[in-house]
Amino acid sequence: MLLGCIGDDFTGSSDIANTLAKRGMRVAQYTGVPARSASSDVEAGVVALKTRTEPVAEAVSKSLAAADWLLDQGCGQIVFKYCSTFDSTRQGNIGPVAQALAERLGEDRVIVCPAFPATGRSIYKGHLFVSDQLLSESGMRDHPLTPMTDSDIRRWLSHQTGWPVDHIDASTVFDGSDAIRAALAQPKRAMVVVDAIRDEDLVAIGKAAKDRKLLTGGSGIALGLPDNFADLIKGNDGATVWKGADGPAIVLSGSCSLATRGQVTHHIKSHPSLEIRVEALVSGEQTADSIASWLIEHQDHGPIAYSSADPGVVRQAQDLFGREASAEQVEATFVSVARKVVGSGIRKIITAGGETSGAVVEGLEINSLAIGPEIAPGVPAVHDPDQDLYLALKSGNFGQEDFFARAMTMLERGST
Ligand SMILES: Nc1ncnc2c1ncn2[C@@H]1O[C@H](COP(=O)(O)OP(=O)(O)O)[C@@H](O)[C@H]1O
Ligand SMILES: O=C(O)[C@@H](O)C(=O)COP(=O)(O)O
Repeated sequence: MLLGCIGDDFTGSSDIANTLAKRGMRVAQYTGVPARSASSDVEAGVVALKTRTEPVAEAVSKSLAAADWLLDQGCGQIVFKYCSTFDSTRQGNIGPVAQALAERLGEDRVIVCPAFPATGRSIYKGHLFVSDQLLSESGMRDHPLTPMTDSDIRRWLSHQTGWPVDHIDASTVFDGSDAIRAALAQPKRAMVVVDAIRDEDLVAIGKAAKDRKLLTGGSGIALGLPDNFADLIKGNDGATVWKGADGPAIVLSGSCSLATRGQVTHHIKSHPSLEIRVEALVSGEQTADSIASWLIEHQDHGPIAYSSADPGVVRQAQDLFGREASAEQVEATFVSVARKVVGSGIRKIITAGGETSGAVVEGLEINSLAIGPEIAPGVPAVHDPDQDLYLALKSGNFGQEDFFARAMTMLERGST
């Protein structure tokens, strides 16, 4: 293994796995830290954790365990992958995890770059933009667990870490990899927020980071890395081995992000739909059994069960039952539903939302995922070879309006 990645959620992990696979590396995505060694043909290993919203100490210890396993597999460089919208609270977890990894790896200048231009995320003057909006004015200000209320990544990160926060601005980045390498080489320990607005900026940053032991960012930070291993990688045949499967596909959507809400609205116009309500789960009016039975009944028509709701509805549930408890109730329900539908023989599941996807993948006890073709920027089709399950783990804010139907087509046998 040449390159190791630690993803703080599961959609994000498949996002960076997709980037590396598209750029020619043999990639495997693991659910948590594997108990065994990786297969010797894996060139980039992505350890998917569900640490984005966990208590800081747990996020740090799981990330360190992932780093140790990746180092044991032979990786010389590690990427800590977090969200392109820098999803975190003032307390963390991005800063504390990045700091702990840097200390473990002996890295003193840590690149911090969530940019992902293909999905509209750019960083300029240290501020994160989502398309033409500042992060804090985008839908992310209403996120159920990590509302992003400050677009200045330098300032937000400085709440989370004791390390100084430095900045490499766009004018240096536009000068290319030598200029970036020189800026990184300053003898001053720091987290270094790096501006990037175009793919070519990220490629230059990747090239400049060739000898860095640790990088952190969104999946865009991986764009330039495979080239650094050009002499060593054998190339992958990911797209050609993708087969897909016959049979029905269902959608489980727990993301309340703007893009997902639009995709749900679009999908329910022409497919059977079941809205999951937190109050109904708490009262027992809705149960995992009733939801799974409904999905199984409608399986031939692309059904969707969703808890995705507007900020007002989410707030009401959180006021009544608590923020964490509402999320746990919804996630636990999706886990039971996924187990029941898979138990009934359904092999294709599309999940929307990072926490939601993580809960489902862990709940189904999936060990590893092979990366298939891209459905939308940042979202590949994936395959669990052990249970022969086909999935798409969609990040809350990614994907076209008709993403769910597109994903169903992509998961079909013979789709590519
Ligand atoms: N109707 C709802 N009310 C309260 N919380 C909800 C509701 N629907 C989903 N959630 C929770 O909100 C969180 C959404 O996060 P996630 O799945 O990561 O989506 P995204 O990718 O958009 O961030 C999950 O923990 C989910 O369980
Ligand atoms: O970087 C991104 O935006 C995604 O890869 C990601 O991390 C997704 O997180 P969710 O929006 O919570 O699914």
